[in-house]
Amino acid sequence: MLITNIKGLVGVHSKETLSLRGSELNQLPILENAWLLIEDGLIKDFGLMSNLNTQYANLNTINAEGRFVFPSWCDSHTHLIFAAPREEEFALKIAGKTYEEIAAAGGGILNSASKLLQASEDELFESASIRLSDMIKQGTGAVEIKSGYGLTVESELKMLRIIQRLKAAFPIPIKATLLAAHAYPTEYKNNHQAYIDLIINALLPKVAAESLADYIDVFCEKGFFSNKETAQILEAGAKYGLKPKIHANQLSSTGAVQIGLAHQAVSVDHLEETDTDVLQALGQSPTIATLLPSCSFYINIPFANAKGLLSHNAIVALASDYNPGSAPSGNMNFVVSLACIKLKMTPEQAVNAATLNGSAAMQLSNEVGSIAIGKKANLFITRPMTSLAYLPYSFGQSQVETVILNGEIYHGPI
Ligand SMILES: N=CN[C@@H](CCC(=O)O)C(=O)O
Ligand SMILES: [Zn+2]
Repeated sequence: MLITNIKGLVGVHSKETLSLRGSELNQLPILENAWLLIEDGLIKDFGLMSNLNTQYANLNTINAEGRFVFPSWCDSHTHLIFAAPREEEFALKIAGKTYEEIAAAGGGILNSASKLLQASEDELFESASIRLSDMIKQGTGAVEIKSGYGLTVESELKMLRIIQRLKAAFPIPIKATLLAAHAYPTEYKNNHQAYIDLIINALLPKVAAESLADYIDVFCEKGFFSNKETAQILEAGAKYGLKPKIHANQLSSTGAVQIGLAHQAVSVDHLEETDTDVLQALGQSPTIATLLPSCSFYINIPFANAKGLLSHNAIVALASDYNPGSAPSGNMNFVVSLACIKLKMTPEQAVNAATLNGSAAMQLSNEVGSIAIGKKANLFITRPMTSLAYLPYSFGQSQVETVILNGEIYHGPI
């Protein structure tokens, strides 16, 4: 397949560039008036229209005149498997209840867990497939999915097996994360260690035996998992080769980031509450700072200090956090808009954070996340756009016109 007359071929980073930190995010290389050649599902070559090789004339060609071609969004933080939405909490939030108050009253994660317990694997697979297909049509071409609404051995395994089914059914890279430490089930409210023991002794060996997860995650937060409890779980996960990606500093700043860094987390995610120590530590670390502005927007908590992180030289990624409680949207176009509007990232920084750095947060940046020869041809063609900035500017709307995955036009839903 050949794509010609591309107004802007976005994200033509060198193949060796696997992530961007600090001021490196300012540069989003764009080739103007370009062509792109795809072969065997991979990016084979690209260049300027003035240098288009005539031997490509007979190829299946898409004329992208006036349009931009982007590498697909790489969404490195989602909870897209859930049994039911939580609109009842939406009403409570409008009436003034906070996320913590709703959770403490038995809403929140525990509410989702009790619903998921009742749902069959097939039902969950079907509803997750619809969500994932919607995300793909909005430009997402690689995704991480967490468990965490199971909270029993069987229910967590059920979630992870659904992720394996999604992997087999969808033409995009999918990473799986074990998030059994998302909340304490009610019966363990006064015996935290017993739940941790269950994770470590009963769940982890099964997850490892079936190779069901790539990462281990903990919601390290006041009222959820303490720093000490988090460390214990991450250390147990490491014994099975699971690297950490943790929920840190969402509602308070209590040292979660430092726990993540001490355990060589691939990423620490959320970071709505950060102080200078955290910015400095992340600026000197290979751990990626993954920001989730849709969550801040939806539950009315502070937006992360993206500018502070960038000025301290951190690797900043953007993800959707798609989940029924704090971010019921998997739309990465909106995430990129929010990053510009609320985090004051430039369109170039935001696109880099949602593509290459998102892929790095899933350890997939040698496969996806930029336009480089040999990478997967996972990309999208926009509608005609006046400039790059038009995409985040036109917030709440999708400029994605054609999705190409592994070199083929995606028509979905599956
Ligand atoms: N904070 C923890 N987990 C999710 C929310 C989960 C829920 O409310 O169901 C998050 O990333 O925001
Ligand atoms: Zn999350």
